[in-house]
Amino acid sequence: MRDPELWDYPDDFRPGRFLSPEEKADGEMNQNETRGQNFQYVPFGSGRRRCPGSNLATILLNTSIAAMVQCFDWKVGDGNEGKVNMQVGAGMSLPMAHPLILLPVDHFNPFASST
Ligand code: HEM
Repeated sequence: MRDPELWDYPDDFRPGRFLSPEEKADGEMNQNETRGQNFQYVPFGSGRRRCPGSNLATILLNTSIAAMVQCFDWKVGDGNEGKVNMQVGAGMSLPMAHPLILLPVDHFNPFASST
């Protein structure tokens, strides 16, 4: 996943790398291509058994994350000392070595703690 041969700036958090579905000008496949033509990134599989819910999933993910960001502030839970530890654990799916615990704080609750 973080192979510098396959990814530009592999260790940087650059969500913008997934924005454009266009092919790059030099003909290289864009890293956002999810139809299984780009073997460095196949989140929905490929071919006949490819995930039939990929379009729905993409729409739902955007909407869900937008709602979570719009409606809540997020506090990093106890045990993480207020910081997100991005250390990667063992396994193929890049699990977090220290599971992230987030506590939602409702923007609209006048009684919610502001700390
Ligand atoms: C972020 C969300 C999702 C991810 C990452 C994901 C990923 C995958 C992957 C990797 C496969 C296996 C593809 C293969 O074998 O080549 C798969 C299969 C499948 N997915 Fe998804 N999926 C997601 C959401 C959904 C949703 C929302 C639905 C339905 C509403 C769905 C329905 C299915 C079905 C029915 C299969 C089996 C297809 C088959 O075996 O022919 N998935 N998905």
